Amino acid sequence: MNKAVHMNQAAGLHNLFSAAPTPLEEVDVFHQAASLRPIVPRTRITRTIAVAGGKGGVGKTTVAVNLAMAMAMAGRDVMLLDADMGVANVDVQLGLNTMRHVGHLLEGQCTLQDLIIPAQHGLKVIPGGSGIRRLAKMGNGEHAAVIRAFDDLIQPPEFLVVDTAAGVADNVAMFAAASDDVLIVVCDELASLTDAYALIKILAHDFGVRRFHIVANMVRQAGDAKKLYEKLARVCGRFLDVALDYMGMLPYDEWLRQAIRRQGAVVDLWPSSRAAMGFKQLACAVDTWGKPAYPDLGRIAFFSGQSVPAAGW
Ligand SMILES: Nc1ncnc2c1ncn2[C@@H]1O[C@H](COP(=O)(O)OP(=O)(O)OP(=O)(O)O)[C@@H](O)[C@H]1O
Repeated sequence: MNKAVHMNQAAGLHNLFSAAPTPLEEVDVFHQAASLRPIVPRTRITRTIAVAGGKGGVGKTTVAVNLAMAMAMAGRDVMLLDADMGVANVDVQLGLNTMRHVGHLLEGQCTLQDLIIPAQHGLKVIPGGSGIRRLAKMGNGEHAAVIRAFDDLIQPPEFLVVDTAAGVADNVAMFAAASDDVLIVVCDELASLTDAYALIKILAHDFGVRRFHIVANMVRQAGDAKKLYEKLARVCGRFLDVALDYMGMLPYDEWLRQAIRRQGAVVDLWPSSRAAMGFKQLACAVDTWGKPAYPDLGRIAFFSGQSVPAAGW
């Protein structure tokens, strides 16, 4: 899809977060216009929140699951899409039985509606499928087809939370760019910051995303979270034209690991735990995000020209 060459790869990125960052030489050769398509058409009320982070293991799935569940517990109509296709684990984290996955959707064997699994507190889950090689190898056309399938939902939810894959591959960018809000999860590791920066840069330069919500996960001391955010904000402020919105921290909490072992969300199983309180605060904060950054969005052009894959993809 995009042929950009990103300077912010590999070792160069690490310098950005060291004491004396060197200016980036911008060598992007393909600057894609911000003509993106929302996952759910603007005429409907759904607000889409992509949970991303760049680096694997920072807690994207954990945040997506617990944020979605906390919102559902607060009475909101929420759907959770596991977009980490092929290695998806939202269904495992929530102990759900999945018979079908997006592969069946792409093969025309079912509709998106048929994939919806009811979870606790009215949360609806669309599983991404796991251990299926061809799902992990889905191309842009297939990802676009999944996004397009949301057009046909009989009853679009109030909120759609999207758990994206790790890395900065096109599929992550597509789901994030097609969302109203992007929530970036970081943790106290250099690679987490560099990968988050790389993802923000790609989304800003190539897809025109300008606003990012940042949450620090697995924080052991309260002050660490703000420092983490400030490091990221400093580098972004220096090199990118983006607005970062600090959402606070989610503590490292053994109850959360215990909840995953019990195949449940910590907000549901141990609602008074520190982690659960953090997720509930985050869920409340969503209401303060204001209007989507692109309220009059007509981003249809983004996926045009990409054929919807037929059976046998
Ligand atoms: N706040 C937390 N406290 C304690 N453990 C946590 C916390 N957040 C996440 N974890 C643990 O970290 C591990 C990785 O979390 P998770 O699978 O959500 O990360 P991810 O970013 O989605 O990873 P991947 O990209 O590989 O799918 C899990 O074992 C999870 O239980």
